[in-house]
Formats: sequence, C-alpha cells, structure tokens
Amino acid sequence: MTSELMDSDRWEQVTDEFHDVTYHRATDAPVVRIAFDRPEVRNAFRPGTVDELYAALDHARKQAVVGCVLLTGNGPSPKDGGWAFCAGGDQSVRGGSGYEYRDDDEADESDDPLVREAKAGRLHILEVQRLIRFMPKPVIAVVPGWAVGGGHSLHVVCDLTLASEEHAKFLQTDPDVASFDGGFGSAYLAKQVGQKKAREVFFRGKTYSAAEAVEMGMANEAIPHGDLEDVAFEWAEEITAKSPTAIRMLKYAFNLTDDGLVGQQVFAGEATRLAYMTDEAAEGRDAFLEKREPNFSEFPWHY
Ligand SMILES: CC(C)(COP(=O)(O)OP(=O)(O)OC[C@H]1O[C@@H](n2cnc3c(N)ncnc32)[C@H](O)[C@@H]1OP(=O)(O)O)[C@@H](O)C(=O)NCCC(=O)NCCSC(=O)CCC(=O)c1ccccc1C(=O)O
Repeated sequence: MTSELMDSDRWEQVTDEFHDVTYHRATDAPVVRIAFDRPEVRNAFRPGTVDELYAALDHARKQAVVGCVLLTGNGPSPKDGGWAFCAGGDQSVRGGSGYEYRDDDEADESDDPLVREAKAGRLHILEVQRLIRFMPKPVIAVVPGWAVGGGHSLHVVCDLTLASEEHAKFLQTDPDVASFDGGFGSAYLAKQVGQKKAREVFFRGKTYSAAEAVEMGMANEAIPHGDLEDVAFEWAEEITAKSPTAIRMLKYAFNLTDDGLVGQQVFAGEATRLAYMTDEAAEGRDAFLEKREPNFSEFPWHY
C-alpha cells in the first residue's frame, strides 16, 4: 500500500523508477498525485528525493492532459504511526555546504566528475519551489501531518493547501537548525499571513494546527483526516473542469506583482502565445514569409 489515505482504485502508477517519491495519474480525471515516500523520517528530503520530485513535477508540467497536481506525503510511518507532509531537508545528510548524496541515495548517477563536484552540496529544493511557482497549472499541498522547515516552505509556495484536521501540524524549525528560507518560505508567507505573524512563525518556532493555519490564511481548509485525499481530489476535479487558459492566466496573474519582472515575463509570454493564435498574428507571419508588406487593416484597434 502506498499510503493509507490514497484510494488505490482511483490512481495508476506513472513510473516505478522513483525511490523516494511516488507518482500516480488519475484514471478518470486530468489530475496527478505526487507524494514524498519516506514516512519513517517524516518525509524529510535528501538530494535524491529532490531530484525525483523535480522530475515528477516537470513531467506533470509538460503533460497536456494534466491540469492539477496534488502534492502530499505518504504515511503513516511504519515505525510509530506518525503522519507527515514533509519535514524539510534530511539533517542526517547535511554536509558543510549543503545536502549530500550518500549511501543508497540513488539519484546521483552522473559519471561526469565536474557534475559530481558541483553536486557535492545541494540546496536544490529551491529549484522545486520555482517549478511549482511557475508551472502553468495549480499545485495543491495536501498536508496529512507535519509540514516542517523546508516542507513548510513547500506548502507555502503551493497554490492551495488542504490540511488534515486531526494530524496536520505546521512548524518552522529553520532557525533551530541554522537554516533560513529567505525567499518564498518567509517573504511569500508574510504576504499570506501578514508580517507580524510570519515573523512569529520563524522567530518563535511554534507548532500550529490545521485550524490555526486556516485562520492565519496559509491553509485553505481543514479536512477530517480520513477524507483529506477525497476532498483534495474533488477540488482538483472542480479546477480541471474549468478553462485551462483561464486557470493558467489567473495563476500567473496572481503571481505577477510578487514576482517582479520575472512575473511579468511569465504572464507576458502567455499573452504572446494567445496573440499568436489570432488571424492578426498569422497575417504578420505570412507577410514576412511571402516577402510582402503586412496588411493589418481588417483588424480593429480594440479598446
Ligand atoms: C518533524 C518533527 C517535528 C516530528 O517530530 P516527532 O513527531 O516527534 O517525530 P521524531 O521522532 O522527531 O521523528 C521521527 C523520525 O524522523 C526523523 N526525522 C524527522 N525529521 C527529520 C529531518 N528533517 N531530517 C532527518 N530525519 C528526520 C527523526 O530523526 C526520527 O527518526 P528516528 O530514527 O526514528 O529517531 C521533528 O522530527 C523535527 O523537528 N524534525 C526536524 C525538522 C527540521 O529541522 N527540518 C529541517 C529544516 S531546514 C530545511 O528544511 C532546509 C531545506 C533547504 O534546503 C533550504 C535551504 C535554504 C533555503 C530554503 C530551504 C528550504 O527551506 O526549502
């Protein structure tokens, strides 16, 4: 069994090549489920976990038949029954300059010594954060237990967060282990919950329940534990029944002001794509290829 909360009739495995994450597509909806699969360490991520997470998310990003990603953590822990979304970077493989590939961390496959050297100390969870932020479809954090440190930051950067009423716990331990997410994990959190509360989250390191996370504005709803994935799936079905273009443009519009010029670039790129789909754009292209002046006279100056 992948996870006690996962309805196995609803999902089929996309690949069995991953070791630290699981990746499933829904059999009858444009939805995928990507999950941390290290429940014995509260789904903490090591470098190989991050590589696999990135690969699964990037695969989902490129699939024309996928409109929404559910990101969660499998559980419970076989050791003590505890639940987790993700407990952040695996402290047992943290070296002097980042997180290190060790032992059975299988994703370190490069034979190139320069690549191996560059990969000596990794903090590439931030690449995953950017992928979630910029992918053209919503990612829902489905939080069945602990969301801690870099795991907390991941839920923050997701478009929506649904949390187990009984077991979800939100905690920032970054300063306890001398780490600090100075990007989305803190600054974007402040946009969600306000400056004072975000500083409290990081400076005090208090644990917040699902209800408190909803009250603060960093989670959308607290859901009875046993229903968590069903409700998340319903939300994904609602979203994917809508216009893909509208959802994509809305995500990028919500991102735009906080992401500065990069936010503008991403939004503008999609606007350009839409413009390319018009007869007006075809006239511009055809005129160039036919070596004539373009005739835009039939296209109105809309206001
Ligand atoms: C998560 C806990 C609060 C859970 O507590 P509890 O339920 O009592 O369970 P435990 O008995 O403590 O844990 C069970 C088992 O899991 C192991 N474990 C848990 N978390 C980790 C971890 N992060 N690394 C390694 N192992 C972990 C634990 O040792 C137990 O194993 P046993 O063998 O059974 O003893 C609590 O566990 C806890 O506080 N965990 C630590 C949380 C933490 O500090 N995480 C790291 C924060 S720093 C970070 O994530 C940096 C990430 C990053 O790359 C980054 C860098 C720069 C900018 C941004 C980021 C970013 O944040 O993304």
